[in-house]
Amino acid sequence: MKNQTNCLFLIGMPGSGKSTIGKGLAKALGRPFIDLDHEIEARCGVAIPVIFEIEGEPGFRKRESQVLEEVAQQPDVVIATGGGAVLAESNREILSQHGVVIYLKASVEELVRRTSRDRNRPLLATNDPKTRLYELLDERSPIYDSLADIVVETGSASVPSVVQQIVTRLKDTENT
Ligand SMILES: Nc1ncnc2c1ncn2[C@@H]1O[C@H](COP(=O)(O)OP(=O)(O)OP(=O)(O)O)[C@@H](O)[C@H]1O
Ligand SMILES: O=C(O)C1=C[C@@H](O)[C@@H](O)[C@H](O)C1
Ligand SMILES: [Mg+2]
Repeated sequence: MKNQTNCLFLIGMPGSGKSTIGKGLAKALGRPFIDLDHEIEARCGVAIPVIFEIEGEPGFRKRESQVLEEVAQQPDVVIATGGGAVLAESNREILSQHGVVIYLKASVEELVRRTSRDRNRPLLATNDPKTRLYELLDERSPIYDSLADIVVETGSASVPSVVQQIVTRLKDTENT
């Protein structure tokens, strides 16, 4: 059954704006906001790179799935997922069953610019983050596309304007 808990899920590549836009969207709609990455960090008491270092990516993905399953039970919440949360079939089922999925898109050039400022992304900790982002996009874009109820370009628009576009699209979806 769709919309079981009426969540809004933001999906997309690292740097596409899930955390930033998610926060703004929640504020605009007067809904609670949860950032899945922050929730995982809060529960573990360490930053994501440390989880990757100690438990590897499989350990992180396990934690990500557990936390996603739990937070998606909360009604009406806006959830910024992690960039790779869509990789597990069980996570995709949760997204599809518990609300509306919003895919935030930006060019690889823009993603490189936005992610170059901080070091909290272990998958991009390489000498050539641009090539890595192209590889991740190749693998993930069909998944993001297939899950999305709404697709929004975040490349050139400002944060408030992306938030407003999503609010409008959500209203359109409700009225159809
Ligand atoms: N529409 C936008 N225009 C300009 N800058 C933006 C926009 N959206 C996000 N940013 C900036 O890009 C950077 C990355 O955004 P953010 O952390 O929200 O991405 P994310 O999708 O949550 O990434 P991750 O998957 O790694 O958590 C931040 O510095 C943010 O301020
Ligand atoms: O793209 C990814 O796989 C990731 C993105 C981040 O949001 C974090 O969830 C983590 O760094 C993994
Ligand atoms: Mg984020």
